[in-house]
Amino acid sequence: MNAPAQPLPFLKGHGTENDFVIVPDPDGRLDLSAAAVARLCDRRAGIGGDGLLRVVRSAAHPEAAAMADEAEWFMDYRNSDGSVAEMCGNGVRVFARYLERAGLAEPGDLAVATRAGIRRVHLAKSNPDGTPGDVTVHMGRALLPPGEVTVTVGERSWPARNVNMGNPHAVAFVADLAHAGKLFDAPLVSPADAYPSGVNVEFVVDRGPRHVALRVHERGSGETRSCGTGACAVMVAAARRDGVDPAVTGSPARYTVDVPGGRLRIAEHPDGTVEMTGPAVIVAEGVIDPHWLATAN
Ligand SMILES: N[C@@H](CCC[C@H](N)C(=O)O)C(=O)O
Repeated sequence: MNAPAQPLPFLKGHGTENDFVIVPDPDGRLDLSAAAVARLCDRRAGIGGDGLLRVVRSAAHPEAAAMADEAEWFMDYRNSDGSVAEMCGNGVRVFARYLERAGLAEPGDLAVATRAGIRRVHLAKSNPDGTPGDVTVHMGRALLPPGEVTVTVGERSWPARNVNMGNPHAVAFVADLAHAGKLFDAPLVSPADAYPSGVNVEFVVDRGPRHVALRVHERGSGETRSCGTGACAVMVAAARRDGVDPAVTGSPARYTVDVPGGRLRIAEHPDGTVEMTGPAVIVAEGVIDPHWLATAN
């Protein structure tokens, strides 16, 4: 990266325990290399996180300048290996929470620019006990490319649904979440050309009527405690499996999706848009030693 002359401020936050290093960079001055991101996200040698959220004014970022009229802030999301992803559902909630904490947004509605387009967010007011309110994100429409894919872990294989929530997912319904094994390695997904840029894989079990639970292996991050886009992909796949299509029934479908790190509430509306509600927490803030970070390259 271009090392900043001054210590670099950061915050740490999570949404249902999908955790992020947050780097405010309003004027887009930082050029964070993949190695620098991986170093910041390293849980032993760095701060630690499943990913990194760089907070940049849309007008100051070439990928977001066209959205600047509608969304002042761009979420530059990176996976913990430094790779770039189009969208991060838990990340958008945490990003909005950061803006609120920094006095850059008020409770209520705001728009966030992402590589998958603009996401509209609602920050609820604080709860009566002073804890932060939940955050709702309008996640756009799920795309369901035709054709089945297969997910394999060790000796076990499952048919899976290809769902795109701005980023790619393969959703497999399984008898037991333990059947996914330790998930140290990425599951095999075939045919490989279904996902030319890699894929996030969700394993899903039923918990009750319109209530499911998942484990996820994320592209670029490994197994995480939650994935917001993944939970939305799972909700839509579960609804179709259950014979529920809001475009046909004319009323929203609402599912509870449990993740290892908590619970998300997800609705699909008759116009096909998906809405996710869940927590977003900032846990710490500090400064990064620029000399340490410069050695990442
Ligand atoms: N944890 C995220 C998804 C982050 C991106 C993903 N690993 C990818 O590469 O597509 C979420 O909450 O959606």
